[in-house]
Formats: sequence, structure tokens, C-alpha cells
Amino acid sequence: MSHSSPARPLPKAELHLHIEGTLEPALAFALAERNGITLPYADEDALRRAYDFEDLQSFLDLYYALMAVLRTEDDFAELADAYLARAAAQGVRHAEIFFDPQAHTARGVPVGTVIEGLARALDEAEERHGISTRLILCFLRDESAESALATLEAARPYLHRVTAVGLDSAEVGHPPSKFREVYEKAHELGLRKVAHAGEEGPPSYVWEALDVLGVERVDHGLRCVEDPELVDRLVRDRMPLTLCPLSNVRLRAVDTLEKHPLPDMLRRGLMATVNSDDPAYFGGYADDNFTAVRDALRLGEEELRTLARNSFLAAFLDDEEERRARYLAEVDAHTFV
Ligand SMILES: Nc1ncnc2[nH]cnc12
Ligand SMILES: [Zn+2]
Repeated sequence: MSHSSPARPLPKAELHLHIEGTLEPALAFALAERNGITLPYADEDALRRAYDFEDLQSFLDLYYALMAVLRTEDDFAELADAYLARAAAQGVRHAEIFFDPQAHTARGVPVGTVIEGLARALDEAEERHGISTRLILCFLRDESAESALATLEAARPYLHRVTAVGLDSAEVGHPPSKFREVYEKAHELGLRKVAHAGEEGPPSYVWEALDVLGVERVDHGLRCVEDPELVDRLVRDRMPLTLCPLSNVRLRAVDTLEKHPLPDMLRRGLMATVNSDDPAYFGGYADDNFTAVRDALRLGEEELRTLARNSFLAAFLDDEEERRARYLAEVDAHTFV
């Protein structure tokens, strides 16, 4: 008798993942009970039924509301450990994790509680889950530039745990240039720079992320395809784009997965990567996104391997080139079944 073991997922780095977006309904209810919070949903199924989004804002409203259950260091550590366990099962070998300090400080949770809690789980990630990690502190772009500066200042004692700054939340009406000063400060403090741009916002926001903020990766960058000059620039600079295909469908940035521009972007030489964004809300973790684009867009092994290689090449592993080389060798040695 023969039996087959489940296929091993392609090794990959996750570069676009909001830790608050990994809050699964079961954990949300468990934390609500532990913290004496009543959620406005009868049960997990009722909550899941609310995951029918029209656009980015309709998602963000629920995403910020559900964060009310996250209060203690233990809560953040548990959230991150649960994500890392799921990610490991999906072939993630390295994860660069976004968090939104202002979404917590606004509720009276100190930034130190957030970072120390996350860091506790990340410190054990290699041993428990075989995943190396980085943290990326994101500013909420629909808050003021002053609030972003105050957030960076409040996080100063904890910045040894943070690799980069990012920019997220409601995009349209909040161009990257609004945050020029805080990005300059972050750079002076030795932090790397990324920003969401071109998810719902126009190509000009991607230009600003590059030329005003000086980002090293563009998160999403989807709408760059509307501007051929921008595509040329991104190709020339080998600028990584952290695409999130299932997110794009759920938030209606694309009509269907079959219409996602990813194959065209690869053909045009863009350095695309595939990521999960807010997997608890959008129907899949890292390998679920890979599998979904493979099936919907008929990607072949060469394209999938390129996406995985890109993820490690675009990772902030400059201080660990041996590790990067090992991960790339794992991708090259992967056999698709
Ligand atoms: N997809 C997304 N775009 C902007 N901000 C976010 N915060 C969490 N997910 C986000
Ligand atoms: Zn995102």
C-alpha cells in the first residue's frame, strides 16, 4: 500500500502582514472573555458574517473595533505566537510583521506593552516555529503627521526591537508626503522604510513614497500598472512590491482574482512578492495566497519560484546574508508535486 504525505509548501518570506489582521474570531472571543469585554456579535459565526467588505474603509472599521480585545502584553504575545504557528505550516521561513501602535495607544494601551508582548513571541519564533522575524512600526496615515512624530518618540525606548517604519490605514486623501518629516527622523534613527501606496490611492502616491519618503519597498503598489513611467522606474530600481492578492479581491481593489495584474507585472519585470495582509479577514495565509494565484492565474513553477525568491531578496536580511542564502537555496531545492 502506498500513501502520500501532504505536499510541502514552497518556502517563502512574508513581508506584508499586519499582526492585528491575524486576530481570528476564536481568539477574539477568548481575549474578550479574559479581558471582560463584550463584543457586539453573538458568536464567531456572526462575526465572520460581518467580513463582507466593500472597500478598505469598511474593513478598517471592523479591524480597529475588534482590536479592543487586545490589552495586555500576554494578549499581544499570544496573537503573534498563533500567527507564527499558522505561518510555519504555510512554508513561511521569515516574517516581517507590521503593527499599528496608534490603534492601541488611542485605547490607553502603552506602546511598550504592544512591542514587549510581540517581541516575547518573536524571541521564541525561531526555536518554536523555525521562523526568523522583524518588526515594522506603522503610522496611521489618517492620523496627523504630529501624531506620527509623537508615536515614534514614544517608541524610542523600544526601537532596538524595530527594523523599519511603515505607513498604513485609509489611503486616499493621505498622501505619503504628509509624513516626510517622520520618515526623515526614522531614517536618522537607523530604521528602514516601507509604505503602503497604490492600494486604493493613485500612482502619484507611489511616486511620493519613492521620491519623498525614500522607501525601500512599496506595500501593494498595485495601481502602478496605470503609469508606464512608474513601472519603468520600479523595474529599473528593482523595487519590491508586496502584493496581497486575496486582500485585493476582498477589498475590491480588483474585480476577481482572475483579473489580478500579477502575471503581467512579472512579465514586465516588476519585483513582485505575494503576501497575506490581514489573513484572518481575507480568507487565507501566505501559502493560501500562493495557491490561489497559482490556480486563478495559472502560474507555473518558474513564476512561483521567482515570487518566493523575490520575497527573500526583498527581506531586510542585510545583516544576515548567510541566512538569506540558506533560504534562497531552500527555494531552489524545492520540488513541486
Ligand atoms: N490592506 C490595508 N491597507 C491599509 N491599511 C491596512 N491596515 C491593515 N490592513 C491594511
Ligand atoms: Zn496592508
